[in-house]
Amino acid sequence: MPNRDIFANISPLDHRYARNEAQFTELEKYLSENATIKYQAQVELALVKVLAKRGIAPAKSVAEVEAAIASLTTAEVYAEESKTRHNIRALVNCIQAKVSPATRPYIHFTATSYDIVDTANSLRYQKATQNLILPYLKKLQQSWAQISLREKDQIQIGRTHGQHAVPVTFGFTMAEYVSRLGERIETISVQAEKLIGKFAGAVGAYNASSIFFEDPEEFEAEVLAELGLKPGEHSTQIIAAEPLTDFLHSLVSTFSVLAAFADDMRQLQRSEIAEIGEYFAAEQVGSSTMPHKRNPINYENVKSLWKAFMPRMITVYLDQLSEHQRDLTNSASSRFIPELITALISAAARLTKVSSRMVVDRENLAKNFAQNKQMIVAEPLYILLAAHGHPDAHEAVRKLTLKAQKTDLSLEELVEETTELRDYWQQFSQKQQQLILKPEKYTGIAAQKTEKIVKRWQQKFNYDLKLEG
Ligand SMILES: O=C(O)C[C@H](Nc1ncnc2c1ncn2[C@@H]1O[C@H](COP(=O)(O)O)[C@@H](O)[C@H]1O)C(=O)O
Repeated sequence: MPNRDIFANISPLDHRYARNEAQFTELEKYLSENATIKYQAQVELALVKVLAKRGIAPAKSVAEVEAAIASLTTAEVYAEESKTRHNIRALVNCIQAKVSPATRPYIHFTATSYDIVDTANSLRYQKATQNLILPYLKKLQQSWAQISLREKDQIQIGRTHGQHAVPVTFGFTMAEYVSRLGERIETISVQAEKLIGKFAGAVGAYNASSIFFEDPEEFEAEVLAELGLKPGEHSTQIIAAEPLTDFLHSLVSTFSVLAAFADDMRQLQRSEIAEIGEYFAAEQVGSSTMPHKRNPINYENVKSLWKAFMPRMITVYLDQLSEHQRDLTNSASSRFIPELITALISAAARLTKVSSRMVVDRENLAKNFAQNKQMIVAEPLYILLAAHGHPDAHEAVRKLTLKAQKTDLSLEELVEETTELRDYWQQFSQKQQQLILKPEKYTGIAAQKTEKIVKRWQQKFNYDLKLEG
């Protein structure tokens, strides 16, 4: 909308979080109130098309309704709603006012409001998925896959319980998120396809449509087919809530993957760890009072947005309950779904940007790894001792690590000076000894697994990756 003062909006999504990407203007096509009305009007048009096809409505009615909805504005519908106090009746009145008397009776013919509302919502959420949600998420996955591949051999200490465990590679750390996001992308795609429509009337029993049609279910299927949708097995005045619940769950759990990633990266950016960093522009300010600060603001933003929108899932579950053939208590609550979608897209776009400029600090990765380098070999040492017949290998190595912590000696040096263990050590193959002497080799198949995961998703989603990273 030209000259719109976006700062007059109330939602921070409008003026702050879904504003800077050129593509964000696309969100309006599916998620704005204008889109709501446009999609509802499309459903009314689909109905007239089928009525005309069946010879019930005059042939000219299709062109008339097409022209009517092309000129329809949200403002008109809202002005009418201020009289009717019923939003769908307002929409119907506005369309009827723009068509000939011969066409008028066929607008909303046999329909109830939620034949229109639910069907329109399923349709626009499907389109938003295909045209926005999936492309944004795939772009994010691509940026993670690129880092993953580049860093597949970069040693990193693995951490469990916040403590140094055994080594991985940074690429492997990133591959976790490539994989988790990829799986969620596929789930979203499946759930979006399962969104359904309805044309079953005020209580779902086709009461009105069965007056005119021998085959009201066939009639419903035809109207929905005009829109590329299918009906559910049973509806009341509203469609069964579960397909939408599952779809929204797929979005919210994807948001959780983004938040988990953001949180992980934020921890890796801690001053004491400092293995990665957000790119900092030359003029960017970290803190208003501490000039040296380089804060992980983008990762924090994503976690913060997730905190605001993840709990919206509770509302979705509450909307699964509707009295008898329906009550209206899911109406206002479900109007906020576009915000959830917008927030997810905003978080994905932000993470794509920061990920593509992620600073990986190899020195600190190596330094942190070296801190406990000697302890890291406790696991392979005990396993190798056990494999060579030591009766109590875990306890022997545990004691050795306590000793190592008190002295400056490495585990390997301590093995050398413990007669009983030295005998076992001599039975180790050279390759096995190397594992203990060079803990950086103790990364299992982290690098191969990283490559395998990245390549699989790259092929599936068909995006480019620079192989040399
Ligand atoms: O086809 C029908 O309309 C059947 C009718 N039920 C209704 N179905 C759909 N919408 C209805 C219904 N009733 C009200 N309204 C109108 O919904 C609007 C609710 O506004 P909001 O709470 O802001 O979401 C607000 O505009 C309401 O007027 C019934 O009696 O079963």
